[in-house]
Amino acid sequence: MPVASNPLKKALAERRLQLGLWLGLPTATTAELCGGAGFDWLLVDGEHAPFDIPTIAAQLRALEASTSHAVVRPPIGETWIIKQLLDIGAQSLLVPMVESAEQARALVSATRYPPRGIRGVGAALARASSYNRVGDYLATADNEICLLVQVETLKGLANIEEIAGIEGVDGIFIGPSDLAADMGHLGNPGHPKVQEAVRSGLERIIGSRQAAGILTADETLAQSYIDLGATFVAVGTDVTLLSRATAELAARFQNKRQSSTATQGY
Ligand SMILES: O=C(O)C(=O)C[C@H](O)[C@@H](O)CO
Repeated sequence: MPVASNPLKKALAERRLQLGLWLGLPTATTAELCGGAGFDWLLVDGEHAPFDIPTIAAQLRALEASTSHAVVRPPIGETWIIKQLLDIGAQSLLVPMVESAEQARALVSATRYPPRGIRGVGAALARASSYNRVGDYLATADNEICLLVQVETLKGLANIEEIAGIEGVDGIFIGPSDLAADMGHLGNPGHPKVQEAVRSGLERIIGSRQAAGILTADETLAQSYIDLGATFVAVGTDVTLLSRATAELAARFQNKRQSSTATQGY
């Protein structure tokens, strides 16, 4: 039996728009809940949210029955953690801070078994092979890995065409917040110069025949990136949605309380 096919990899190769949501809340319940919302992909953020290997595995289990495909972001693009993430069953990875073709090539190698790469062989013990019940796992796993790399520095931007040319890279994601920081505009990804760099980065990715991706919670901006041709676009985060919705609800009732207190003459 071959490993399960990867719908995100296929959709990106066919340049079909994939809408995503970022998961920063490290609970399987919220992942399961968001998994029913209708997004094409959900990003489990192991870079900035408090996840470890067991909690990422719990997110993958929670999303197993979902039509939203799980993408995992490791804190750093190193072989040891990539091996652990693949063995717990992540098929799609978004690797932060990729700045060169050499780095992209090393990441491809970390995700593939020999002779194509250097992934360690131990999936017989692991969730990825359904604990060795997927008989053809070793022969079929490589073909279903989706490797997305994140370009988020000026150095990375300068090397987009070289990174895009590495076989085994399935898409390039621009990180607006880190790019803004690298450009001297920490905390201001909306700065016109950063936006100019983001848009030109997306255009160059698309021009290099790669799928381009990005995250923004600004709906107008998200639509403009989609109109530009971005293929995988995350349009919000669970943390922001919950934080905003709870604050707005509380504020509405605080306002009502103030007006009813006034009419009750307290
Ligand atoms: O640089 C960026 O932008 C990203 O990498 C995404 C962020 O980490 C962030 O917006 C997650 O909330």
